[in-house]
Amino acid sequence: MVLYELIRRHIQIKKRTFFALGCISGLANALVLALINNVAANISDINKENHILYYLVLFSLTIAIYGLTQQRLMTKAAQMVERAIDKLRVDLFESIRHTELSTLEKVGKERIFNTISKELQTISQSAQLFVIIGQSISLVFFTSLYIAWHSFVAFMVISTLIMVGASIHRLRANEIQRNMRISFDSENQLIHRLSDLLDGFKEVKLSEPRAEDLEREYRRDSNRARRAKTKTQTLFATDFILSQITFFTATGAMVFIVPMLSDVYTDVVIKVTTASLFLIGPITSIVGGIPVFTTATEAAQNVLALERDLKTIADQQHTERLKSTENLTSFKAITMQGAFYQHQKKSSDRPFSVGPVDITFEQGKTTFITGGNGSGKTTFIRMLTGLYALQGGQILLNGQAVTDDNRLAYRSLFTAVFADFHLFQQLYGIRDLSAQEIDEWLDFLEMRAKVSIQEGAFSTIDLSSGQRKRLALLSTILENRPIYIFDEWAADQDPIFRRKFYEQVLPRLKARGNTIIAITHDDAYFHLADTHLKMEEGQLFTHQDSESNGVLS
Ligand SMILES: Nc1ncnc2c1ncn2[C@@H]1O[C@H](COP(=O)(O)OP(=O)(O)OP(=O)(O)O)[C@@H](O)[C@H]1O
Repeated sequence: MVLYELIRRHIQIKKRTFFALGCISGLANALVLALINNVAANISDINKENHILYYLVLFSLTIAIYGLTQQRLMTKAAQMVERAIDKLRVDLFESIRHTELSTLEKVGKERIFNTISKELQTISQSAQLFVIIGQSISLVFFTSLYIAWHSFVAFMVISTLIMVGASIHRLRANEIQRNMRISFDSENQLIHRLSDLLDGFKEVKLSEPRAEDLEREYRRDSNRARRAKTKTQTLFATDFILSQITFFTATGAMVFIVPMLSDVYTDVVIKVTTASLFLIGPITSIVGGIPVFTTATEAAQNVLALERDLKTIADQQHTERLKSTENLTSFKAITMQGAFYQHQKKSSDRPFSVGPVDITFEQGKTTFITGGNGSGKTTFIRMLTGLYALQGGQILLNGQAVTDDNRLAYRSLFTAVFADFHLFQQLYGIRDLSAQEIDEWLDFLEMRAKVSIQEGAFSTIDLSSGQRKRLALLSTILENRPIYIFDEWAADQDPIFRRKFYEQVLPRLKARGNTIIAITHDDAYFHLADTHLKMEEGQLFTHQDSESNGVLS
């Protein structure tokens, strides 16, 4: 059972406690039936012998035992499932944190959002239901024993009908699963379209045809999800009706068939018929619970699949993390030897590759990289910073190969403002903040009138895009790493601040001993770089060489 496995992997399930509580609760419930049947059948004798009080106390005691055990079971189940989900949620977050960028790109954000938010919630909501189903199964078991004790034939009739009902459900399980998969995929698509609408809200507002197309696609996916869900619910509803019919058939069989098959007395027929009627509650609970249970199982499968897709790399990264605790604060040179990376092929597209690249970056030098759109600059930066694991060649740090043992320390050499940067309001990971240094940099970046830093966070990030980029720059400066990566940082700055960036900010970082690698198209400032590289079709050249097409070495 996937769901059980998922919970068991994260916390220790006290099987014996659950089993014992489930049995006591089911037995107490069945005892209520036995008592009622017995008192009803012998009421005149009991009254005559003045035993009614005794039966009343027994009856109340049985109900109290049932109530207490059931309450304990439900509380325990909720605690257990919530604890497992808590662990699972944090584990998934950790796996994502340690996974490779290429894996994350492959898995897709929508699937991660959908799994962590919706699927975990589905599992959480099913906690109480597991208890009700478990308890109902136990009640069906004890009631069946009660029936068997009175009439074996009646027991056989009930068992056969229950088995027929269960088999019908089993036969349709694949179709239910297939439709659930379609609705999960459609929901991922719906999240994707909704992100398109919210992230691209301005663009959507400006273009009616775009808005219409987006809405059409959203409607189509929503429709697909609706059809798959309706189909699933219809299958469940038919199951429910079939179970009710099976149940009525079973009860009818107690009156019409059992007396024909065996030699039973009227009071036995009444008892087994009452017992059979008593089964309606638990059977309805079991059948009614199947949709939630199946949905939760499917959710557990999706969680496991996501965990599996993220895990292999995460485990590797975890070892890496344990081995590598040092935080490098300086370096002399980084050399790439035959470094090669190829993006995964999408459908019939030709896969794009960068390299082989042979180049050395020395400490304290400023390097500018230029190149056309799609020439591979960003891919190259991701290779250099260790965000993409090389598929060929190697990186040497001060002459020593970067391996799994030191990759994390190697990555900690870099700080970056990427073209698609994310500005964190909270200054995560920046521990030693000097108020004086912050104020000085805020002044220098001409942001002091707009923003301050309070309790390790920017007072606001509701700013213009150029101003947000300055705050992203400030975050990297406060991080104070040896190597600064800028991907077209100055592109959205005004000409005055753009000049300041090249003529004052970069030299100030260089004066601190920082190494700068910047992707830029600002040719007016190319002379400020120590090295000027050019990327063409995934190949890296020095600027002079690019005229004669000489590959770097
Ligand atoms: N995640 C990805 N999956 C598959 N292919 C990719 C991916 N990212 C980039 N590519 C491919 O790699 C090529 C180079 O992309 P890259 O982002 O490195 O170029 P770039 O020089 O930084 O471009 P730009 O100046 O437009 O930002 C693209 O043409 C694209 O086909």
